[in-house]
Amino acid sequence: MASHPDTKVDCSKVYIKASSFATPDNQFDGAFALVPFKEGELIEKGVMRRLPDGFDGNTCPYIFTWSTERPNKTWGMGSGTSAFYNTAAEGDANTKMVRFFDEDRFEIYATRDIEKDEELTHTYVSLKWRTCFADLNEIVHAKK
Ligand SMILES: C[S@@+](CC[C@H](N)C(=O)[O-])C[C@H]1O[C@@H](n2cnc3c(N)ncnc32)[C@H](O)[C@@H]1O
Repeated sequence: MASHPDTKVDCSKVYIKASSFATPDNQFDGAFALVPFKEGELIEKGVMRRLPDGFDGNTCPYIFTWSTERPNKTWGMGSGTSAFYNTAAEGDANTKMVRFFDEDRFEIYATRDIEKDEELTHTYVSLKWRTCFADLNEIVHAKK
């Protein structure tokens, strides 16, 4: 799909459907590769919108940690399909998000070759400490 050369948001190579991690009792969506990707290739780029001061992202799994400060106080809402990527333990994820905090934008890259229709995952930087990910952190690491 064509995209404008000036666009700040391009998620045209990703689609959303029921996740491969979903179970009959726990249905949810995930992001999938519309085309094959080579290791190191850009999958998606987009912009981040900072949430108001005082917003507690510990209670919301759909937004992003948007600083290197710990405990983190800055949270962001990502464009495109970024909020739909499910997670995997470090070393298992097939993508990584590169954060440009000073420009409020991000890029997501393939960390290995990815087949068309493979589910896309990245290791959430907050997986080990964010309150709303406590159960998910155990699930992800129990699979290791
Ligand atoms: C950023 S959202 C990802 C998109 C979400 N699955 C949806 O349908 O909107 C994070 C949430 O997805 C689910 N999730 C992410 N990775 C998962 C995994 N590996 N196994 C099970 N659930 C996962 C958890 O409910 C988590 O709180």
